[in-house]
Amino acid sequence: MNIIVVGAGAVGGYFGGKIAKHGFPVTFLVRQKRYEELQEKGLIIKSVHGDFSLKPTLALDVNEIENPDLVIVAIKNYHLDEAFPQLKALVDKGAKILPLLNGIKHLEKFIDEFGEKNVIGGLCSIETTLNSHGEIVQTSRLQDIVFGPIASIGEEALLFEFKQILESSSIPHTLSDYIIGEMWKKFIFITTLSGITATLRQPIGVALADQVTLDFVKSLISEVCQIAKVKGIRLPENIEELTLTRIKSLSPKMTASMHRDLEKGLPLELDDLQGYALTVAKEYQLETPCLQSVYALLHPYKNGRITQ
Ligand SMILES: NC(=O)C1=CN([C@@H]2O[C@H](COP(=O)(O)OP(=O)(O)OC[C@H]3O[C@@H](n4cnc5c(N)ncnc54)[C@H](OP(=O)(O)O)[C@@H]3O)[C@@H](O)[C@H]2O)C=CC1
Ligand SMILES: CC(C)(CO)C(=O)C(=O)O
Repeated sequence: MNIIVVGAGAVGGYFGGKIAKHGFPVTFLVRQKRYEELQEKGLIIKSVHGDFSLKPTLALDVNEIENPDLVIVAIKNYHLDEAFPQLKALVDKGAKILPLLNGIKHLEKFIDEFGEKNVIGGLCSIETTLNSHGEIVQTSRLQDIVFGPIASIGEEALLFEFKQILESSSIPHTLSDYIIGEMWKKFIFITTLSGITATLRQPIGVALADQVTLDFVKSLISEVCQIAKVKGIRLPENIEELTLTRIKSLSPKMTASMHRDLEKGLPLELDDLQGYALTVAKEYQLETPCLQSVYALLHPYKNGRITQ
């Protein structure tokens, strides 16, 4: 299977690097600056699981790629529009698209543009970031990919082959038969976790240790769960409790990638998480005061560091 990873950052570089290290063909489709950096230094991963590095196969343009089978999309939501023509060209060459981005909106767009049969649902859990040397730094042991068919017709073989590849690459994973539900569970979790840690500028332990903030966390979870329900997503009855338990089970030092982006002065995926949830809430006339507060307090940072 020819795997293409679009974006060699914290997520794509880590998972793609691990798959390549285990001997499977992986091509990283990257932009000029990252291309030069990776050509010069190689792909370097500094991880709590053990450091490793490799000389990655790189492409700057989709024309350099032949016979792509699976495209793992691992760029930020706000870079998708620019990448779209390249993704479309890969689909035209016969590839299936597996996005690992946080959020839901991108999946709706991919399905609209490429059709259900060319899109695989997916999400990942990992705590990684790019440091100033372009190295990928993994700060906790968490690593997991969940993926599954949107439309299963004819795609089973590809999904099972990818599952084998993840198995052989020692990447924990689940092949789900209700990936939309899994993506919404992650959406509820990450919209809460990122909203809280970014707004507080603190890891999650600080929020959970303060009763007033903990009550706010619970209300925020409840609001996002209501949004998933009006969208018709089948979720466990006790999804609010399950999400809170999941958040409480995290290391108190845990933070979300949105919080790390805020600290680095990078743009935030605000309109794909809290903003998207608010759009749905508005459509269904739901009251979401906590979500609105988080969105408003992060909004000045949406496009990155404030320079004035
Ligand atoms: N980091 C984490 O811990 C987690 C992140 N996620 C999600 O995963 C997604 C990716 O995040 P993350 O890996 O952290 O982001 P990063 O910013 O670390 O990496 C994204 C990479 O995409 C590259 N890129 C942007 N546009 C293009 C393009 N058109 N073609 C090729 N490469 C491109 C950027 O390179 P350059 O700009 O240099 O060209 C950058 O290296 C996000 O949706 C995030 O929310 C999910 C779980 C955990
Ligand atoms: C789940 C978590 C917190 C780590 O994977 C994440 O998705 C993020 O940081 O964006």
